[in-house]
Amino acid sequence: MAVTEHPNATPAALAEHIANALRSAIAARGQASLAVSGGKSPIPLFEALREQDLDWSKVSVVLVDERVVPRDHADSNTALVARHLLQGRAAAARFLLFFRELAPTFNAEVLDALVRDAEERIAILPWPLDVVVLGMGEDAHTASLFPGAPGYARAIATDQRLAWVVPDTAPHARISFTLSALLAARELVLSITGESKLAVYRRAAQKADEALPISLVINQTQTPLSVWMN
Ligand SMILES: O=C(O)[C@H](O)[C@@H](O)[C@H](O)[C@H](O)COP(=O)(O)O
Repeated sequence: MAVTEHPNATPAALAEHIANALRSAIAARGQASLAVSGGKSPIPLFEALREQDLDWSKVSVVLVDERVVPRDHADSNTALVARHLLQGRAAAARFLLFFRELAPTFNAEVLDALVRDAEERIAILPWPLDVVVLGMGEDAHTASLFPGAPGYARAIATDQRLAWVVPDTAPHARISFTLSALLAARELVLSITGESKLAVYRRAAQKADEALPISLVINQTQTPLSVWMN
């Protein structure tokens, strides 16, 4: 599958691209599903996307991955999306959460149960996802697919939709869409900001390498990927 690159891309240009994909999905199937990543970079995109003129009441929004923290925690992606994306016109969208209440401590069994519960919560999502918006870390992680982390090997091998990963290079255990769920999407969008991430992307684009998770999303023939660089 060819990768389409958009250099010098503005958040507004990417927002228009995503909105067009959502409009097409609604026109074709009466509904649309959008998965978005958290972190810091997507905020300008969220603020551009939320004002796009489309029938947001027919859009289901879900996170690509979520840190296992309460919603009022500073690192909650759920709170980030609620605050920056689901405002204005986009406030009419349906936001499907992976979890609400959390156990005070985590071990593999608790995380397994959290994943099972999250799978049930998102079972009503229009599937496959119409648009998945990915970011990337300097270590080439994407979603919460952190190379070498506990849970990572399973998350890139399973055909389940969600998995847990406990990165040792970033805070919090995470619930994440798996590689197979990401590659099942109708369209993948990767947004990259800055020269250092661009260099990581260029290296990852050379070949699939489990040590560089984003390379598994780039070097594949299953779903179209567009890369928006700014
Ligand atoms: O929960 C998360 O952190 C994201 O889903 C993660 O995959 C993010 O896209 C990258 O870490 C880049 O994050 P920044 O945009 O903050 O650099």
